Amino acid sequence: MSRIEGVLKALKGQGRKALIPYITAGDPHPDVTVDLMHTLVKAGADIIELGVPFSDPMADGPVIQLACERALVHGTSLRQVIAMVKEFRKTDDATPVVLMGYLNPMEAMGYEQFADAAKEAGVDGILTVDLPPEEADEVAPLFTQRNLDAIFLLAPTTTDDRIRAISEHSSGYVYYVSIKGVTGSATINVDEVAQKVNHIHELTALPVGVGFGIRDAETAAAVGRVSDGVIVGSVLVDTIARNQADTDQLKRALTDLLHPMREALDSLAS
Ligand SMILES: O=P(O)(O)OC[C@@H](O)[C@@H](O)c1c[nH]c2ccccc12
Repeated sequence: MSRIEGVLKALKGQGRKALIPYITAGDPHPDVTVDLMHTLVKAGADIIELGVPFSDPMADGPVIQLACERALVHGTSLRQVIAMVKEFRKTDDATPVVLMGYLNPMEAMGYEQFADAAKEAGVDGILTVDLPPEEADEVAPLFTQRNLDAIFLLAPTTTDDRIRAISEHSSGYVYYVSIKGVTGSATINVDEVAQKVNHIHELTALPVGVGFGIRDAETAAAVGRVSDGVIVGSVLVDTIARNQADTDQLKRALTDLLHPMREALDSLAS
C-alpha cells in the first residue's frame, strides 16, 4: 500500500477528510520550502502538494504564476525540488508528498530518470497537469511501476468515458477540479461539486480530492462534506507573497489559515 493510500484509508476509517495544502517549491526562497512543509504538517496537513515552478503555468492564475516567478528567480530546478523532498523526509516519513508539475521539466529530465529520482527522494505521487490521455499510457506506468501514485485531474467537462479511462491510469486519488478556469478563481458552487463528485464516486473506487476555489474553513467544510479531501492552494500562496520578508511571521500566518480548515473538516467527522 502506498503512503497516500495508507493515509487516506486511515482517515476514512476515522470518518475524517484529507487536508491537502499546495505550495510552490522555492517560493519565497528555496531555503525555506522544507521549513514551510513542516509548518503545514504541524498546522494539520495530511498530504502536501508541492508545485514544481514552471515558466508558463497555463492552468494557474496570477497568484501561483507569481509564486513560480519568485521561485524561478532563485533558480529553483526540478532536481532541487526533489532534493527538498529528500530533506523533508529526514524528519518526516509519514506525510505523503505529491509533486505537482507541468510536463516540460519532467520530459527535459527524462521521465524515467525523473521517476527514479523522485522515488529515491521519498516522493509519493506525481500530478501532471498537462499530460494528454494519449501519453498517459506511456508515462503513468513509469510512475506506478515504482509505486509512485499517478494523480490526474478531472474537470467539470470531463465525460464519463474519460473519467473511467483516466481513473484506470490513476492511483492514490483523483483530483476533481471544481470549476472551469485557472487556480485561484473565485467562488465554487458546492451543490454542483457535490453532484459531480457523487457521480465520479460511481465511476471509480479511488478517493476523490477536490481543489480550486477553497479559501477558508467554511468552503473547506462544505467541499469536505462531499469529497474525500480538499486541496487548498492560492490562498496559502497569497499569504506567502504577503509575508515574504519574515519567515516566522509567514509560518504563523500559514498556520492561522490552515488550522481552522483542519478543525472545520474534523468537525464533520461522524
Ligand atoms: O489555488 P486553488 O484555487 O486553491 O486550487 C488548488 C491548486 O492551487 C493546486 O492544486 C494547483 C496549483 N497549480 C495547479 C495546476 C493545475 C491543477 C492544480 C493546481
